Amino acid sequence: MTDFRGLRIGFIGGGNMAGAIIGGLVKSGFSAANMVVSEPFEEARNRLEQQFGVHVTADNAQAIAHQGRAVDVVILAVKPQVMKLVAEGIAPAVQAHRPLVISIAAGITIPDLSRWLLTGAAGAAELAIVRCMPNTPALVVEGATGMFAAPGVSDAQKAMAAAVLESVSKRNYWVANESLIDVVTGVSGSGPAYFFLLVECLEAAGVQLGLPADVARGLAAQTCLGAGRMLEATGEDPAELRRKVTSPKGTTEAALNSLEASGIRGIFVEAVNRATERGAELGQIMGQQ
Ligand SMILES: NC(=O)C1=CN([C@@H]2O[C@H](COP(=O)(O)OP(=O)(O)OC[C@H]3O[C@@H](n4cnc5c(N)ncnc54)[C@H](OP(=O)(O)O)[C@@H]3O)[C@@H](O)[C@H]2O)C=CC1
Ligand SMILES: O=C(O)[C@@H]1CCC=N1
Repeated sequence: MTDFRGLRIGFIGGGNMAGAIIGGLVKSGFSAANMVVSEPFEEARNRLEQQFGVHVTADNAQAIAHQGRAVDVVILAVKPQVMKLVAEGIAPAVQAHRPLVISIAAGITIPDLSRWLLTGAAGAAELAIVRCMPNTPALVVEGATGMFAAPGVSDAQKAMAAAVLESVSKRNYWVANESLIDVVTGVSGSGPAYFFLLVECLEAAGVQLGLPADVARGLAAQTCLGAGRMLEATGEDPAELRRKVTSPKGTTEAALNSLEASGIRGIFVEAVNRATERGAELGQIMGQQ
């Protein structure tokens, strides 16, 4: 099996998600010395340099060819709202060095990205672009990622993209069409926030009913973690695990009946749907620029 840990990787944008992926890559044995991050904010650059030992620069083109050497993979980790500007700016470097491009931006479609990255190109050329949606648990190598490859991406490049994402994600899935990446965004890209909210809610309920805040926080957070670990360790259907907690006419049943009566399932379908639609909408708005 190919060892991808020697890959040279450039990051455009050194924010939350780039930091999470760099942290995961380093934990997985990728060399920080082979990574270069371009980031306009000096404090963020210094933080990344000190924390991980990566090379940093304020010049985006430098993250594609650093000290005269081209990277193998460039990860676009800027907000969707600045992606057009950023992509057009790095277009000459991408066309010259043709790295595998991995975009993690919510909503931005491969056709738009390809068009921006081919700005000024003489004739039609196909770029290797993988669009994916990881999530912040990548920082602790517990990420979940959905990926979609443009037609111009070879099997070897798909393996390279998967190796990068698998180094920070426990679950990595290729999806059948690009629009499903918006659904992945709604389920797992934004998903960690739903679980953090749940912990906040449980903590607040505990406090309201008399527990000290630190105790309520500890119980809620560990219960979230423990439930996740059980899902992983047993491989059982979550519905079955839920049934095992729920004694007939007991306390869990009382709580679950309350949640069902409040329409918990519909609430989540609606929330994921809203996130999915927002992803598609962001792509549409940015693509029209
Ligand atoms: N956060 C998450 O959970 C997830 C986010 N994503 C996607 O990842 C992308 C990044 O999100 P996130 O990390 O949260 O956002 P951040 O704002 O934390 O990171 C984006 C970084 O890009 C920098 N930046 C801004 N303009 C430029 C530029 N012209 N050239 C280079 N860098 C620039 C920003 O600097 P400055 O702050 O100075 O503007 C910032 O540090 C988004 O597209 C998002 O959709 C995907 C999965 C999960
Ligand atoms: O909220 C967002 O738009 C990004 C994409 C997925 C998680 N955070």
